[in-house]
Amino acid sequence: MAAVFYYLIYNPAAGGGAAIPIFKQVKAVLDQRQLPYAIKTSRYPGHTNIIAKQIGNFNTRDHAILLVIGGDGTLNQAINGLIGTRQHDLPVAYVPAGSGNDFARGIGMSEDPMHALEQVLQATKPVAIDIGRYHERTRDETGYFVNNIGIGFDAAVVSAANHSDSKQLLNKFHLGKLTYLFHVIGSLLTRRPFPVAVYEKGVRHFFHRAYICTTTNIPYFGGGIQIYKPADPTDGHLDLIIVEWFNIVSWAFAMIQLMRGKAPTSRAVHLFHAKKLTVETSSLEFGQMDGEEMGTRPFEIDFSVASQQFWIDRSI
Ligand SMILES: Nc1ncnc2c1ncn2[C@@H]1O[C@H](COP(=O)(O)OP(=O)(O)OP(=O)(O)O)[C@@H](O)[C@H]1O
Repeated sequence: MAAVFYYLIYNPAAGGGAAIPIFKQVKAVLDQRQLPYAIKTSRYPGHTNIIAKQIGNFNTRDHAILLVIGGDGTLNQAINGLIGTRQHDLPVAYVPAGSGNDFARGIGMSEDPMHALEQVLQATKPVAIDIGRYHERTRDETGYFVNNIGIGFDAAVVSAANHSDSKQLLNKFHLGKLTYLFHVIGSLLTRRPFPVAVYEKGVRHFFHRAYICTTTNIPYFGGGIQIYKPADPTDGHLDLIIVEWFNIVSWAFAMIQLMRGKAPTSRAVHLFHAKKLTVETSSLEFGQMDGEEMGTRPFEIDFSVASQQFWIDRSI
């Protein structure tokens, strides 16, 4: 096939700075192989979205690819920026350089950045992978997520981790994933169960004591924690996992079963496998999307599945 042109969209803040040496290595490989590229550095939070939008609207290169170097949040922003542009079908490639990198893990690409780069460079055609689409009714806001949107406990953990100094420190020692674990205990002590209504195929399901309410495209959240092993980003469906809180023992038992990939037997676990569903909460809860904070509010979200072209060969 004709030569590919790479737009390197690079977030130097991803992985608490771990993305910087990874970017340098990627650049060195592209130089060594004399592959054409342009560097687009994300200068501030949210800039990745604008960069992707500009490329999608103004690219004049044939066979252009967005090669995102960063974490799940950077990838999320690049895809949200690209969708809705003139060239929204440009394939997206990805080299994981964040602290969590759940998307890479979830779609079965290498978590080793240099191996992942090889999976990108050896690819010869795009592959369609599911992404989640959400419409938040209260804000009339539509967007896309690659991993999951969580309301409740996981989002409280993300919020606490993002506001803690330990994330930066642990990232320096390549232990960023531990950040989330440290904040699990703190959130367990402070979060309370909340009511959730789920609408699927016209039927309303109500849960009085939800603690986790995560709509996911992939099996992982929170930097490698398995929430639902069967979640498959190529099956055209999303999975909603609700874990209710009756007491710490039943909740912990349910979580351990889920994290170990066992079929849940607990009455605290409720699973939905759907192309479309709606989740409504009425209390003030934390939300997270792809490991980024959504804020604290009651949520009314319509979920559906979309498809994104990725430039990656996972067989390598
Ligand atoms: N130049 C920048 N300076 C500071 N923050 C930035 C910059 N560019 C982008 N960002 C922000 O960095 C944040 C973190 O990015 P990202 O999620 O990719 O990394 P991470 O949190 O380390 O990885 P992961 O989500 O995989 O755990 C995003 O919210 C993004 O908006």
